[in-house]
This record gives sequence, C-alpha cells and structure tokens, in this order.
Amino acid sequence: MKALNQLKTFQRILQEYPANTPLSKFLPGFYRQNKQMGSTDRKVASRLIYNYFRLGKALLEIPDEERLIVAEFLCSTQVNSFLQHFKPEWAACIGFDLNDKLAMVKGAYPAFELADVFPWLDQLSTGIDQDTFLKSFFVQPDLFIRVRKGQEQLVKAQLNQAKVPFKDEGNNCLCLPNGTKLESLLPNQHSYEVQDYSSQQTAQYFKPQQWESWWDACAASGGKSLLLHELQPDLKLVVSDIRESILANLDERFRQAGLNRYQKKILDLTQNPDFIMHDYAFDGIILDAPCTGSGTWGRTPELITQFNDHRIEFFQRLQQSIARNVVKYLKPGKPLIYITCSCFKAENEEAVDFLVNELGLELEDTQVLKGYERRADTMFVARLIRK
Ligand SMILES: C[S@@+](CC[C@H](N)C(=O)[O-])C[C@H]1O[C@@H](n2cnc3c(N)ncnc32)[C@H](O)[C@@H]1O
Repeated sequence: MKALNQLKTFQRILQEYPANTPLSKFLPGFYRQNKQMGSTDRKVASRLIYNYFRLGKALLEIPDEERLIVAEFLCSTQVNSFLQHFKPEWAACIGFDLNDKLAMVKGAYPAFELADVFPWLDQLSTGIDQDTFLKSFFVQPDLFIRVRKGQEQLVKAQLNQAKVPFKDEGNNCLCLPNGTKLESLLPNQHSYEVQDYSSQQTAQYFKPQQWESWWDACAASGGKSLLLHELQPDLKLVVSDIRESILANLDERFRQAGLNRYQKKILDLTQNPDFIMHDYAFDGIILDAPCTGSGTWGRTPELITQFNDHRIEFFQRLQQSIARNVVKYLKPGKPLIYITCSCFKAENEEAVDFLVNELGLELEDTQVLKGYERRADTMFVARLIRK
C-alpha cells in the first residue's frame, strides 16, 4: 500500500512538473500544496523523482513506472520498501556492484545502453573518462563547504559535536553528506561558504598580488570573488553581472564575509561596455562564463532530458562575444581566468582556441576539473595571458 501511494505521488509529480524549471524550485511548491505529506513522504518522493531523472535519456521507450524501478535499482545502495514491493528480486541485489547491476538491467531490457544516459559523449572535453562520467550520474554529488580562514577549528568542533561525518579535502574544503542542515549546525554563517569542490579548486589559477586591480566579470552572487578575497584581501575589486537581482545577493554575501570595498556594475557584456569601463585596466580578470552547466547535472539530473544540443552553440557564441568585450581591459602580461561548469569541449578547449587565435592571448595553464571522479561538479579552468 505504501509503495503504491509512493508510485502515485511520483506519477503526479511527473505530470505536474513543468519543463525548464529546476526540480529544487518546483518540489517545495508541490509539497506546500500537498500538506498531508509528512517529512518521510516528501523525502521518498524527492528521492524517486531525482533518481528517475538520473537515467537521463536511457530507456525512454519503456513506461515511466518501469524506468523508475530501473533507476531506483541503479541509484540506491540500501534496501527500500519501494523496490522491495515492485521488484523484490532486484531489491535482494541492491548492494551489488554497479557493473553487476547494469548487467542485470541489460538482461531485463536488452535496449538499455549506458551511453544513452548522456548521449553527447562525442562532445566531451578531452581527458574525461566516459565510463566513469556516465556512471557518476547514478550518484548524488556531495555537499562541499569552504571554511573561512581562522574558523577551521570551530567548524570542525561543531560538526564533531553534532556527529556529522565529514572529510577534510585540504585547503579549507570540507565534504559533507548531502542534506546536512548547515544553518542549524553551523549557526555562524560567517564561518563558511557553500561551494563545490571543483569550484574551490579554480582559485589555484588566480594568483593575485597585493593592491592589484581585478574584475570578476560574470560575478553572479560572488562565489569566485570571495575565493579571490580569501587569497588576497588587499585588492581593488570590480564585480559585474547582467542581472541586478543576483548582485543584491552578492552584496549580502560580501557583507557577511567582511568584503566592503568593491565597485559593482550591471553590464550586458555582449555589448561594448566602453562607456562605463573606458578608464579601467586590470591586473586580472575572472570570466566565469555563462554556460550549459552540463558539469553540474549530477545535482540537477532533470536538465539532461530537457537539453537540446543546439544550446551548446548558443553558449559558445555568448562566451565568445563576452570574451571579446572583456579581454581588452587587461593590462599586457596579465591573466584572464576563464572558467565554466561545462564538460563540453565547445565551451572549454574551443573557447581557449578562440581566446588564443582570435583574441591573441597566450595559454599558460588549463585543466578539466574532474568532479565526476569524486562526487563533485565537473568544471574547466584556463589561465591565459594578454601579450
Ligand atoms: C556561471 S555564472 C557565474 C557564477 C559566479 N561567478 C559564482 O562563482 O558564483 C555566469 C553569470 O553570467 C551572467 N551573464 C549571463 N549573460 C551575461 C551577459 N550578457 N553579460 C554579463 N553577464 C552575463 C549570468 O547572469 C550569471 O550570473
């Protein structure tokens, strides 16, 4: 009975869920309208719908309910009553190695192909291991925080006291189980930032010097600027974004981090910003470009089925047009840090080719940050110097 109700709720969610909305935005509204659902019901409903989307584009031809059972089998590692009810013979094998489970799914559904989970493998950046990348979709990425300098002992003590298991990843990065209620566990919000592991690693490419002028050109709520500030607080910082509302979030985060001296500009960087920026020359520019976000789909698997690969070309053009309008404000000999949270070479290596061949920069260093190997986001970073 319980499992049947869970299935019915799943079907309703799937029916009501509008495309192009993140599940994380849709689900709270759905639960508000269905107040009879207790916290366990909500937890199970969320698990089922997320796992369903983790199958990506695999087995699209079979009924939703059957896809859900396949997804539950591949994504869960512990016995649950749902699978027990609908597929007891698979529930008994829930602890099997993923390769064995995949073989069992293939046996039951010969049309199943792992490669269909993410059918754009030929467009991946060089060095991404396809098999590991595909299998990473069956696991929800972890939660990562960056602990502020000087707060390490306090934060670790608070986590230990609350018996929350965590892994110290080095450089003040802690890995926590997903769903950890940070707000109640770590009441001092000044002591940490939620930031993915790979995103934190991009800081190694910044290398700022005291009193330099830096521009975070697509700053959003300031994640990269805060990293920069942690490395070198004595900088002249300019932040900009096309969205005014996101820059309001930036103000709040900067205030909490004690970052008070910065200039903020609302800029559409597909347009020449000379009328505002003509007097500026920077010692470093961070271009954390708008992109498909494909490296973060482990957190938002609902976006895989909705994705149309024309979008890659759209973002490639957008990135090129923004880069063209940004690079001219770099002083000679100074770095552009180009970042995406994409796993597509069109947005990564090909963007670097454009920056080198069309805009005359010199490539110093580049890396695909393989978050898929460690339950984190997959990102790309390159450091290029203006000649
Ligand atoms: C990947 S996000 C930046 C994330 C941010 N750097 C961080 O670490 O939190 C890309 C940002 O580019 C902005 N953007 C998109 N189109 C733009 C444009 N034409 N001009 C300027 N910014 C743009 C978006 O509003 C978005 O906030």
